[in-house]
Amino acid sequence: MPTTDQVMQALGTVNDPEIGQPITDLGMVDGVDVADDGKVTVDVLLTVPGCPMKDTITREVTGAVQKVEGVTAVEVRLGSMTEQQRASVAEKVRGGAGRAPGGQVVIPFAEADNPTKVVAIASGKGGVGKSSVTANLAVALAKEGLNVGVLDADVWGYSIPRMLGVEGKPVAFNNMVMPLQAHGVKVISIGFFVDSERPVIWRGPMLHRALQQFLADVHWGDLDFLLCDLPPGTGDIAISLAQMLPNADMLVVTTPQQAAQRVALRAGQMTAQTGMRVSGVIENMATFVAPDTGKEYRIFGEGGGQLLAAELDTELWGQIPIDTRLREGSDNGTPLVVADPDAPASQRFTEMAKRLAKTKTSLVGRSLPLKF
Ligand SMILES: Nc1ncnc2c1ncn2[C@@H]1O[C@H](COP(=O)(O)OP(=O)(O)OP(=O)(O)O)[C@@H](O)[C@H]1O
Repeated sequence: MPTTDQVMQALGTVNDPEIGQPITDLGMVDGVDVADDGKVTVDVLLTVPGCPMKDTITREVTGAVQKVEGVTAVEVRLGSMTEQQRASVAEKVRGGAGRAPGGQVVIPFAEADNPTKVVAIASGKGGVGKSSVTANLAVALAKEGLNVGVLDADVWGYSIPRMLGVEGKPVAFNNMVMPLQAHGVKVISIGFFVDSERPVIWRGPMLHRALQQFLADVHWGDLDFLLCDLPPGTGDIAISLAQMLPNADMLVVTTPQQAAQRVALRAGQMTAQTGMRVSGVIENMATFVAPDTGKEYRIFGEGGGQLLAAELDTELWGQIPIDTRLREGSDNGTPLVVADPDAPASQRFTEMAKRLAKTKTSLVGRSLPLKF
């Protein structure tokens, strides 16, 4: 006969799919009954009634309990939490992050002892591939076994949801927002909260508040990396975000073209006024290899990435070739690093992800937290 303890132990291996923590820790297991014939009945309380994940939870609970020796059948009975139970889960999950006692917003990533490495991906102008780089780099990092989040802060030209193939609305849970997930990466974008057919017409202060909430009130969990896709250029949003994330590193994306390199320089120089630091330059659309002849063309000229890196006193991290499959992958929600990990562009992303993974080390000498 299996014991209740054994069943509870098995249930401890099941995570709530949205919160990402064991259902036993979250108080979601309301009761376990083991009958003489080995049939186990588990009462599970969902955090919200009609939770869209109820089938997943039922399946995972059943699967975990079935593995316990002596179990002959499993029945999962679903109920939902009371307001009070929900508040206690929210408190547990939040762990004090998000709001200081006076109600001030606290951005955990800005805290000196926060272990997450924040990397802002910037560019001088639109269309150089900043979002494609963010999406592929994020997935490449996740493939290295790291916990990765992407904050799509490109508020007017958000494209990360499409590139990563994430759709839907994040679930709000007691003033906390659960990010969506795709290809092993957690994602939050303004695109989840607005009508995709209409332009975002929010004014600066609203966008500033939205970004602040994305950083403070989204349940990111324990991230190794948070990649922020900045809007192109040096506008208000990029500066706001840089001020909210004083410990962040910045990777600047440019094409080899001189005109692009010159404007990218301004984006990189923005870090001088904020606490961020440029950690490298990525040159995108560096070369094009004709599939039929194998001949290499430098459509956008050459040297921009190297020159930019020298001017920003940093290093050129890599050169990504033009690959039509990269564009197709961005359009259909499967980044090239997933669709074809051996493609030269994917290999560059993987090399850069490995390099980035190595930078997640010392937090010594970082700035103190910012409070709003
Ligand atoms: N190396 C590449 N090869 C082929 N197509 C690419 C490459 N990099 C980016 N693209 C394509 O170029 C277009 C612009 O890229 P992307 O949206 O990533 O640029 P961006 O700098 O983020 O632009 P914005 O900031 O305006 O959103 C997209 O259609 C993308 O799929």
